[in-house]
Amino acid sequence: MSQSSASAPDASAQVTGHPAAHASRAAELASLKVSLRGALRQFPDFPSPGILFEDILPIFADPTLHEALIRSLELHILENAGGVKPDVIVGLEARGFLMGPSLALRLGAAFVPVRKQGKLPGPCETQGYEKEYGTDFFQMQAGAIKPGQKVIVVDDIIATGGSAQAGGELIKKMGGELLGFIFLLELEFLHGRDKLPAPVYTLLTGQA
Ligand SMILES: O=P(O)(O)OC[C@H]1O[C@H](OP(=O)(O)OP(=O)(O)O)[C@H](O)[C@@H]1O
Ligand SMILES: Nc1ncnc2[nH]cnc12
Repeated sequence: MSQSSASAPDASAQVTGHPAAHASRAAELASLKVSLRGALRQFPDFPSPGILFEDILPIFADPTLHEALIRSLELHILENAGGVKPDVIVGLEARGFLMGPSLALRLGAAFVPVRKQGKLPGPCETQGYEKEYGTDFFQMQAGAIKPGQKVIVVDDIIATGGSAQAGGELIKKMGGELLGFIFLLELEFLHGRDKLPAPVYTLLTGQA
């Protein structure tokens, strides 16, 4: 196999974490983040007074940005997993469903949804939580995660961290091993990551 270069790392370099591949992926990721940042829209006082709502939907209206988002999440996992591949990507309803299935396919992992209470058939585990603008209950179907499976949770935004914390609790109840949490956007001033029991990665940070 040929030597890799910074501009075009070969497949073995991607797997082994060759320094040239690392530099190439870091440069690619930095450029993708700039495009994604420019696509976000803000709506004051939605869904309630005092909340500055970060709208991610323009990303999905543009195939180039959509690809940039999924590729950015994949790059982060390739770069930071240390050779450990997730068995399962868990997405949180609803906006985690926009990203989770595509990411799972890229990684050759299963996708499992966490849904709001009352949406899933059959026996479920349930966890209550508080988020930036309300309270809710999350559910996951019993047996959706097998004991010992390695899991990454994905969602669009971490605000107070209540939603992601509840998703993590459901995974722990089923005996899954939480590798980490990954988000498009973090509202840092709410310190949500402090609630989470595994490494947290966010592509972008917001000042809302
Ligand atoms: O960190 P937190 O304070 O918990 O807030 C973050 C959560 O809030 C939003 O979901 P929301 O419950 O509004 O549901 P939606 O995706 O169905 O719109 C967002 O998609 C996250 O899941
Ligand atoms: N400010 C915000 N914008 C969009 N989604 C959110 N979820 C929780 N807080 C949010």
